[in-house]
Amino acid sequence: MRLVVKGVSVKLGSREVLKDVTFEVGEGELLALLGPNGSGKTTMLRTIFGMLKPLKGVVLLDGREVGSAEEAARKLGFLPQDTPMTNLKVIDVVMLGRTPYLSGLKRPKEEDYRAAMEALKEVGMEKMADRLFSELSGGERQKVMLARVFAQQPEIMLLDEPTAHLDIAAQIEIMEIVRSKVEQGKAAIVAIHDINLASSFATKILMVKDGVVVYAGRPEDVITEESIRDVFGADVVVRKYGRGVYIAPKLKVPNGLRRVHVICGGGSGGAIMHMLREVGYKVSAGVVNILDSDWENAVELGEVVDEAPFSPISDSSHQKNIEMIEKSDAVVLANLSVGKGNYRNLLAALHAANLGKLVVVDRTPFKERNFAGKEAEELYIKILEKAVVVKREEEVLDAVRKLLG
Ligand SMILES: Nc1ncnc2c1ncn2[C@@H]1O[C@H](COP(=O)(O)OP(=O)(O)OP(=O)(O)O)[C@@H](O)[C@H]1O
Repeated sequence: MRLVVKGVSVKLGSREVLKDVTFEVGEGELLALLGPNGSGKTTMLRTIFGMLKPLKGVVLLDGREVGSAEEAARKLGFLPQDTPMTNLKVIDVVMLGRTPYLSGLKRPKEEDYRAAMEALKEVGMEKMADRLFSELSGGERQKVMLARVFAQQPEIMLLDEPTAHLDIAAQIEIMEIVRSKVEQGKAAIVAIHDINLASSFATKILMVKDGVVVYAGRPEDVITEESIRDVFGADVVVRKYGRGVYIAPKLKVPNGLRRVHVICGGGSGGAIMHMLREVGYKVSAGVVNILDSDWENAVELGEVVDEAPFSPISDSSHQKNIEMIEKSDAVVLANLSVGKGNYRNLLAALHAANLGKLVVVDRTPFKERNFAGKEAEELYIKILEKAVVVKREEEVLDAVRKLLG
């Protein structure tokens, strides 16, 4: 089944809340609607479901405008943002999803009951079938409301923040269920605030700002630092791996702060970077491999010279590391392990030592963490001769302060 939204504008009160919205969604597609509060996501879903009449434009299902509310309910399943309060039992709430299928007498049959129980099972709530809906937690109610949509077996699911109130495991679980239904030939339009969750599960993203679709396409094309700044007014770092994208908040760093560069890897620099950042230094790291835990910390806390996952330090990364060292006020060589791949980090550290701005954390005997042979050992000895050497990470802060005078 194909849903086409064409030139749709919607007015609520005196305000045009949706403006000339056009997009399509079909079998096997999971479309995420992203946009700030009040941008028009709920209005879009309610308009598609037929609860609001467009001022202009049309909503077509397989080329036809949807007729009656019952016809809509057999093809479209809508999960509202707010769960209603009711004294019904859980199973009866889910059974409401079967209403479009009930015959003239409107009496549920065995198969309706089975579909409702199956849907409850899908959200892991079958044991709560006889509980009162009003006595459930917010997250449990959310799962029951989703089960109601699933019991309806719609061709296109319209889900308004289906993961709100849910813990992280339940968020993933619910999105996986929606995805598996989509993979079985259904479609879903999901209004969602978690950009990382959206980019993990959506096949397509629509970014809405003030009722206008401003970006549309595959997550890896649409989710960029520019689009997030433009639509949400937020500063984030966007990283891509393979087909996936991931965003993290960018911390605001005031100008004029002293800069400390940390040569690290394998988690040796995380605590140091946090410590330095907390007391107000500008922090950078290098060279670290993408996906290394030090890389994640550095991305969150400051700048990073990175290298492809599991790859040796290239000429250009080494060069950038040297440039970073030159513009830093102090440099820390963390208690990192050295192999052939990151040997050049020692060369970079020697450069910092020669400039008189290196602090070395020498916690574990170098022999135990050197996998790059004799050459690395000799280099390390040279570095120690010209650096301020501390034995523990906790001493770095004092050493850096002394170095900077
Ligand atoms: N009945 C109404 N009359 C006038 N304006 C309305 C009405 N309902 C909603 N609006 C306005 O329409 C705009 C879009 O609201 P909508 O609920 O679609 O946003 P949303 O993107 O779903 O927001 P959120 O992320 O907060 O759920 C908002 O500015 C809202 O104040």
